[in-house]
Amino acid sequence: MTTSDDAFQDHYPENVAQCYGCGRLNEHGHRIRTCWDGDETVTRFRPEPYHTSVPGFAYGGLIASLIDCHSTGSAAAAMYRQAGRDMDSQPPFRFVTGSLHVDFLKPTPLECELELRGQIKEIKGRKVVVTTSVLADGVVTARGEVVAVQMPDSFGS
Ligand SMILES: CCCCCCCC(=O)SCCNC(=O)CCNC(=O)[C@H](O)C(C)(C)COP(=O)(O)OP(=O)(O)OC[C@H]1O[C@@H](n2cnc3c(N)ncnc32)[C@H](O)[C@@H]1OP(=O)(O)O
Repeated sequence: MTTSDDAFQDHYPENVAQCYGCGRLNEHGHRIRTCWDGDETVTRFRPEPYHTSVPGFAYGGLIASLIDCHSTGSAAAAMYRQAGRDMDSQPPFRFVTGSLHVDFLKPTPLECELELRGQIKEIKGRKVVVTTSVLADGVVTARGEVVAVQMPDSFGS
C-alpha cells in the first residue's frame, strides 16, 4: 500500500534497490527520494562538501546522476499512474536509462538544498521521456532529458 509519505524508491524491489543513485539499500549512494507534486515529480538533495567541482560548486557528474535517477524513478511512477496501479503491485515496472542529456546552465552552488522537478514528456510503449530541472534557491541551474526504457528480462545478457 502506498502512502503520501512514501518515495517512489521505497517501492523498488530489493533486487534493484542497490543503484548508486537511487537504491535505498546502497549505503554509499545518493539514496534519492522522489515523490509526486501534482503532475510533477520532486526530489530534494543536499550535496556534501566532497561533491565539489570548482570550490563552492557542485560536480557536474553529481548533477547528471541526480537527473538520471530522478528521471528513471519518475518514469516508473508515471507508468504505474497511467496503469492505475499502486507502486508496490506486481509485476514491478523497472526502468533503466537509454539516454541522458544534461545542459548545465549556471554553476550549481554546493551549500544549498537542490530541488529536482520532473515532467513526463511522453509515454510510448516501454519508453518514458522525462524532462528534469535542477533548482538551487529557486534558480534553474541545469536541465536534463532522459529516455527511460523498461528493463528487458534479458538485461545484461
Ligand atoms: C531499475 C532500478 C535501477 C535504476 C536505474 C538508474 C539509472 C541507471 O543508471 S540504469 C544503467 C545505465 N543504463 C543501462 O545500462 C542501459 C543499457 N541499455 C540497454 O539495456 C538497452 O539499450 C535499453 C534497455 C536501454 C533499450 O534496449 P531495448 O529494450 O532493446 O529497447 P528498444 O526496444 O530498442 O527501444 C524501446 C524504445 O526506447 C527507445 N530507445 C532505446 N534506447 C534509446 C537511446 N539510447 N536513446 C533514445 N531512445 C532509445 C527506442 O527508440 C524505442 O522507442 P520507440 O518505441 O519510440 O521506437
